[in-house]
Amino acid sequence: MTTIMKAKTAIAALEEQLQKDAAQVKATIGREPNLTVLLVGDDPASAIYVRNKQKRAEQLGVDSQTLHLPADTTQAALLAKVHELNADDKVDGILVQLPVPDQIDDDAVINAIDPSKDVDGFTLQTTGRLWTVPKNSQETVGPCTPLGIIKLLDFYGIDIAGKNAVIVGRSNIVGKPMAAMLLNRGATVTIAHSQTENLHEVMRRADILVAATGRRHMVTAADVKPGATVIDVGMNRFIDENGKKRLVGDVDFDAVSKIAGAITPVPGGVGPMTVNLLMAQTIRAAAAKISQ
Ligand SMILES: Nc1nc(=O)c2c([nH]1)NC[C@@H]1CN(c3ccc(C(=O)N[C@@H](CCC(=O)O)C(=O)O)cc3)C=[N+]21
Repeated sequence: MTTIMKAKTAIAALEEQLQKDAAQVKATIGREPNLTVLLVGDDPASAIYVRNKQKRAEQLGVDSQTLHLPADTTQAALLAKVHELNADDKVDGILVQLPVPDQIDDDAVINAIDPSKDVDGFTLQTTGRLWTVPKNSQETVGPCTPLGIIKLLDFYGIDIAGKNAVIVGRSNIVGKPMAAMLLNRGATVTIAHSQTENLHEVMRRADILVAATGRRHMVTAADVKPGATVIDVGMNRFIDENGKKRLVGDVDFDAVSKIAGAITPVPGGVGPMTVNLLMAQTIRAAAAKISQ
């Protein structure tokens, strides 16, 4: 039997603790943990993410604000906004929604975020910490998507130590931090990508296969070792032959789910975990203020 690794089940198990932690913050500092999102321009895919974040925040008792700035916002104006939020004691977490319009240097803006408010896990400080944990210990901070994947693996009892993990995709927000987190837990990690020779063969060696390429049907049944765990990070939207809007991942789910030992669905797998981890890191950033 193949395990379908649903976010809903894992999130339900984590929910009570997060609500408790959020309530504890509120009881102590008199306000809910606050996440402030800077959204520049109108990317339709971003709108869905913003909506999901909002919903989740309400369920957990997190105050989530979205500051929507016009598409022609300058780099200087956005940096000024980040600095303002850094200085605002009522803001616990700051997220600059990506992508930002072309006139803005995303790297400069992300790294302007105070590392203690970097709940998205994208700053150089967070990245450095992720890669420099002491031997045999685990990171405490990081980008929300790979952190969410680790939570899913843990919840569904998937062993990581000693396993062959293959990640397809080398982005700074998924592929590379995913590699660090799996390595921190004792996996033997391969980061494959569009230039990898014999990619199909490399994927077939995986006990844990993470697909993060943004290419529909990138992973098919022939790419998967029987019994392997398959994590699908892809989110590809398209209109099917009946004119219906569809969302699918990078994995051919119907075929691969017959072979895999465990597999994440899209939607309902990695995406909601990302949102949940964003809330968890926001609550933690707020809670850190109490203990000081
Ligand atoms: N600074 C920044 N950090 C991000 O983490 C970030 C970002 N910018 N920009 C956009 C992408 C995209 N992203 C999603 C996360 C979850 C879902 C999600 O919850 N998806 C659901 C529902 C999808 C649907 O119904 O359309 C699912 O997969 O089941 C979607 C998209 C985070 N991103």
